[in-house]
Amino acid sequence: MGNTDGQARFVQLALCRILDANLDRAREGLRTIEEWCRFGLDNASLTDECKHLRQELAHWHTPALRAARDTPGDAGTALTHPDEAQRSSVQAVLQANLCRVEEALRVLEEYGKVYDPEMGGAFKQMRYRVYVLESKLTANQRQQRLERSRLYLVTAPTETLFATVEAALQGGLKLVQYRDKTADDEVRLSNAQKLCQLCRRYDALFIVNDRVDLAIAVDADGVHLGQQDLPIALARQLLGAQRLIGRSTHCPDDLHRAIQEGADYIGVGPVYETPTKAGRPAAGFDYVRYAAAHATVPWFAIGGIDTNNLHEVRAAKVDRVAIVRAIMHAEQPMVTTQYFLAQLGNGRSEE
Ligand SMILES: Cc1ncc(COP(=O)(O)OP(=O)(O)O)c(N)n1
Ligand SMILES: Cc1nc(C(=O)O)sc1CCOP(=O)(O)O
Ligand SMILES: [Mg+2]
Repeated sequence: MGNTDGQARFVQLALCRILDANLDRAREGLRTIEEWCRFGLDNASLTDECKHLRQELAHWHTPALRAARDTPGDAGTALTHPDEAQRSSVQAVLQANLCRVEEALRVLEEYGKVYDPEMGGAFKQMRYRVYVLESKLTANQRQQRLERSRLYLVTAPTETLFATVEAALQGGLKLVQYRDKTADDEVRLSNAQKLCQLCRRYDALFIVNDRVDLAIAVDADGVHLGQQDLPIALARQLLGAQRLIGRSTHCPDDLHRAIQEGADYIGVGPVYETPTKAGRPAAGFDYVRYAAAHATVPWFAIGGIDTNNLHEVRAAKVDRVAIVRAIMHAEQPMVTTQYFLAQLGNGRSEE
C-alpha cells in the first residue's frame, strides 16, 4: 500500500515536472517569435496573438507546477543539439521556435489530460492557434521580403550559374528566379535544388520560372508564370496560400487581370527589346508609366535593362527591376549587383 502511494506520488511529481518544463518551453518559444513580430515585422496583430497565447500559458503555469521543478536533478538540461548553437537566419530562428512551441503544446495536451481534464482541450486549441500563427507568419514573411526586394535576378543557363548567382547574393541580392527553357528535367531539378539551398544561405527568396511542379519539389518560395503558362488559380491550388505567384504582363489588361486573379507580384515589360526574349516587341514606357500609376502589387520592370539605361528606367517611376544578362553576363556580378542595388535604393524614384 505504502509502495503504491509512493509510486503515485512519483508519477504525480513527474507529471508536474513535465508540465512545468513544457509550459516554460512554449512560453520562451512564443516570446522569441513575438519579438520578431514586434520589432522585425512591426505587426501589431501577430504580436498580440503571441502575447495572448503566452498569457494563457501563464494561467496554467500554477505555483504547484513550478514547485515541482528540480533543475539540478533534470537529466535533460545538459542535452543540446548542434543546430541550437548556430542559426543561419531569422527564418531559421522562427522555424525552430515554432517547432518548439508546437511540440511543447502537444506534450502539454497529452500529459495535461492526466493532470486536469480541462488541460487537454485547452492546449489542443492553442496548438491549432500556433499553426495559424505559423501560416500567417510564413505568408507575411514572404510578402514582406518581396516588398523589400528592388532587384530581381532571373537566371540564364551559363557555365558559371552557381558562382554568378552566389556573387550576386554576396552583393546583397535577395530575390532570384531560376529560368532555364531548354535543360532536361533532371538537370533543372538538380539546379533548382542547389540554387534554392544557396538562396536559403543568403536569406534570399527563390522562385522557379514556369514550373509549379519543380517549385513544389524543391520547396521554393514561389513560381513565375507568363501569359501562356498555367492559370494563377490552378497554381494557387497547387502551391497553397503561402507561396508567391508572379505573372508576366505586357499591357494594362494583363496587369489588371493578373492582380484580380491574385498574383503576388507582376513583371512589366519588355521595357526594351531584348535577345533574351527574342521576337517579343517592347511594351515601351507608356505601359511602364501605366504600371507605376495603377499596380497595387509589387511590380518589376523587365527587358533589356542594364547599368547604362537604368537612369532612364528610374525616370519612368520604376522602383523594382528584373535583370537577366546585365548580371548573368557581367564580368563582376557582385559589383554590378551592388551598383543596381545602390541605384534602386529604398525609396521612390525621382518625381
Ligand atoms: C520577373 C519576370 N517577368 C517576366 C518573365 C517572363 O515570363 P514568361 O512571359 O513566361 O516568359 P519566360 O520567362 O517563361 O520565357 C519572367 N520570367 N520573370
Ligand atoms: C524573361 C523576360 N521576360 C520579359 C517580359 O517582358 O516578360 S523580358 C525578359 C528577358 C529579360 O532579359 P534581359 O534582362 O537579358 O533583357
Ligand atoms: Mg514562362
